[in-house]
Amino acid sequence: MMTFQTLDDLDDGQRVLVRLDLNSPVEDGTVQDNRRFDRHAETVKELADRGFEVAVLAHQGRPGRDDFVSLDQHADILADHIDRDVDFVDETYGPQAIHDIADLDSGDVLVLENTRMCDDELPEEDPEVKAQTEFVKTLAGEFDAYINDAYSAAHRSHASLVGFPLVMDAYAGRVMETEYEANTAIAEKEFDGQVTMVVGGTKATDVIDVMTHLDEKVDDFLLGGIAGELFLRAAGHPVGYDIDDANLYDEQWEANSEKIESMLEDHRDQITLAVDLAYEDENDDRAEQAVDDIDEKSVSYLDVGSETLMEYSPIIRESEAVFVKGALGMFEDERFSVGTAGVLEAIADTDCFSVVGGGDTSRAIEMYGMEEDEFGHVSIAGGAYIRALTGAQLVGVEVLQR
Ligand SMILES: Nc1ncnc2c1ncn2[C@@H]1O[C@H](COP(=O)(O)OP(=O)(O)OP(=O)(O)O)[C@@H](O)[C@H]1O
Ligand SMILES: O=C(O)[C@H](O)COP(=O)(O)O
Repeated sequence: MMTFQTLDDLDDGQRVLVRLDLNSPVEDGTVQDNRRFDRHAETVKELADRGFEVAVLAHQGRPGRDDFVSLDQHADILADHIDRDVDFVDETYGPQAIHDIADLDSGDVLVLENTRMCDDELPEEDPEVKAQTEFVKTLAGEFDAYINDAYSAAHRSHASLVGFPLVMDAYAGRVMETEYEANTAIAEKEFDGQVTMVVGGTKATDVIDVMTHLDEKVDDFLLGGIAGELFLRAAGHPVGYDIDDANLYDEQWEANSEKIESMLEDHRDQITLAVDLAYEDENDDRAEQAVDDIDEKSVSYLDVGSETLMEYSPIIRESEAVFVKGALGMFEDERFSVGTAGVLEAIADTDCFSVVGGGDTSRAIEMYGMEEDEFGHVSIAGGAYIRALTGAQLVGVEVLQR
């Protein structure tokens, strides 16, 4: 049930601050176009066409990771999607940003710098605290209304997501509306048959947390990606730690090892782990190694192996519902797409109810020649969508509903 105000409730021609989720994969410093731009373009285009003066807030990556970059490229990609010029300012709420906001005319679109470059944005604090930050107070004074379209980030209690609705008129954008409706409906759905969840990606902390809440709803968890390797580590294999400076494993192991160990202890029969892993050999080719043959981790594992896919595919074919959160490997490189593309193809070939979530993961659909309509719902949300499946309220939605 929709309980927030939408763009239908907003009078045309005002100056609005719009929070999008343009968080995207970044390869060698280059931001990759993806479904998030396409979906958010609908909201931005509608606002520009209706004569609003539009400033965009968004984040990219996490401090300390390679994907933590400026939003200048995002502005150009957004411009292509909405067929209009989009300006960019390399400040979020500094004097230059305020100057450029004041200069906006009807139909103009301005992207402000990565919100996570501001101290006030992170870490997670109560909305009431975020509402009192300099970031929120400064920008709130410049706009007539705030629009949150970033459903996929609505599980984060960050200033740009939860602060503004407490101090100004707030509305849901078109993506917020549609994702909220679809994901709430899925959370309320009952299934008679087997429910399977494919769990991978790089955000192990998010997915492990949600697995512990879904253990009654999901019959089989098929593991890959970083979470999969951490589970293998907990099962006694010498993998699941960092061997380079990418910082994907050790921190997340620290934060989750107890949860993983108790998941394995209490729900071993619901969890299927990879039996082989793939890596790049000295000739830059894909090579595979049985998990039981690994004595020491000396390479980065970038995909599950073909034997693993052969174990996962029949489980998917027998399922009544399959949920995907996170890729089983670094599918952006075709050599390491076997697990992710294979699992998605198995889902597309089966007439089960399916949801593919994750801003990065859903990109694999078109990259490997599948169509969106072969799946029940393709969500651009990752963490927010799996939390919604547990029936949890999303703080960013909750403040819009207040
Ligand atoms: N073994 C691996 N090593 C490195 N990267 C991996 C590995 N397995 C999966 N990935 C990466 O995981 C990413 C997808 O998962 P991630 O957790 O980042 O996001 P998501 O679930 O798609 O979405 P969201 O960011 O919306 O939560 C892909 O870009 C893929 O390259
Ligand atoms: O990609 C996402 O899921 C959202 O943009 C949130 O990003 P985060 O997991 O880095 O907070």
